This record gives sequence, C-alpha cells and structure tokens, in this order.
Amino acid sequence: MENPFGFQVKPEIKNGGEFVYIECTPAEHLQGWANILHGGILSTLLDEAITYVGISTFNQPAVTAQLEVRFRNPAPTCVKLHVCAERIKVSKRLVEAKAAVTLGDGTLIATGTGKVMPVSESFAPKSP
Ligand SMILES: CCCCCCCCCCCC(=O)SCCNC(=O)CCNC(=O)[C@H](O)C(C)(C)COP(=O)(O)OP(=O)(O)OC[C@H]1O[C@@H](n2cnc3c(N)ncnc32)[C@H](O)[C@@H]1OP(=O)(O)O
Repeated sequence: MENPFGFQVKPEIKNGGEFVYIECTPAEHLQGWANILHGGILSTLLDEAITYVGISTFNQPAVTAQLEVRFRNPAPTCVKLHVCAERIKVSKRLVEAKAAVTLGDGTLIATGTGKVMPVSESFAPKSP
C-alpha cells in the first residue's frame, strides 16, 4: 500500500544488506520539545534502517523483534539526518544490526541496536 504519510525514505542497500543508508529531513510538526525532534521519530528512523538490514539479508519481509536506543544529542527539526545501519550477526532466524543517526557535520544524535526476524510474505504491504 502506498503511504503518503510515511517518511518516503529510499534506503541505499549495500552488500546484500550488510550496510543500509537512509536520509530523512523530519518536518517541524514532528518536534517534541520546542524545535527538538521527538525521540520516537529517531527511534523509527533507526528501526527502519535496521529492519532493512534484515529484509535485505533474509531477502523476504522481516520485522523488528527488539530495539534499543540511546539518545545522545538533541536533533533539530527540518534538518537532514543521516542514518547508517550495519549488520553485526546473522543466525538462521535472527539478524542483529546497529545503527546511528548523525547530522551533516558529524554530530552524533542517536544510536541503536536491533534484532530482526523474517516473517511470511503475507506481511508485505499490499495494494488495496
Ligand atoms: C516493499 C515495501 C517494503 C516496506 C518495508 C517497510 C519497513 C518497515 C520497517 C518497520 C519495522 C517494524 O516496525 S516491524 C513492526 C514491529 N514489530 C512487530 O510487530 C513484531 C511483533 N512480533 C512478532 O511478530 C513475533 O514476536 C516475531 C515474528 C518477532 C517472533 O515470533 P515467532 O516467530 O513466534 O518467534 P518466537 O517463537 O517468539 O521465537 C522464535 C525464536 O526466536 C527467538 N527470539 C525471539 N525474539 C527474540 C529476541 N528479541 N532476541 C533473541 N531471540 C529472540 C526465541 O527465543 C526463539 O528461539 P528458539 O526457541 O527457537 O531457540
């Protein structure tokens, strides 16, 4: 299903999912405290990149089974964020990955680790 309310990210996937890169500029209405991006949005971006590591590694739909996030510095809204994820470990039904959100000048905003598990094709988004 097309989702016009989503972040419309276009993940760059390298080496079969070993590395995933996403760019996103969250809009002003996604702030929590004044001009500071809500932590849930940062978690979503980390989740998105980590999940794509899993999807690309298993080459099938996959979901986040676990996500741990550390918020290191506040992020402004309306500024481009860079999200890099890297595969750490692969087992039969579990991919572990780490990810970081940074600003263009390299400032570290948030880091996370996650575990992703494959699910059946029926999880894949469908057209109405
Ligand atoms: C084209 C457009 C694309 C579009 C792409 C869009 C990308 C969107 C990305 C969004 C990502 C998300 O938000 S995903 C949505 C949020 N996540 C979810 O909704 C997931 C909800 N949870 C589940 O569906 C389920 O719990 C699963 C599938 C994760 C696991 O269920 P299960 O298959 O029944 O597995 P279960 O019996 O619990 O466990 C099986 C084995 O895995 C182990 N295991 C389970 N969880 C863990 C864990 N966190 N850490 C270690 N091990 C674990 C168990 O110990 C067990 O080991 P053993 O006993 O076998 O040794």
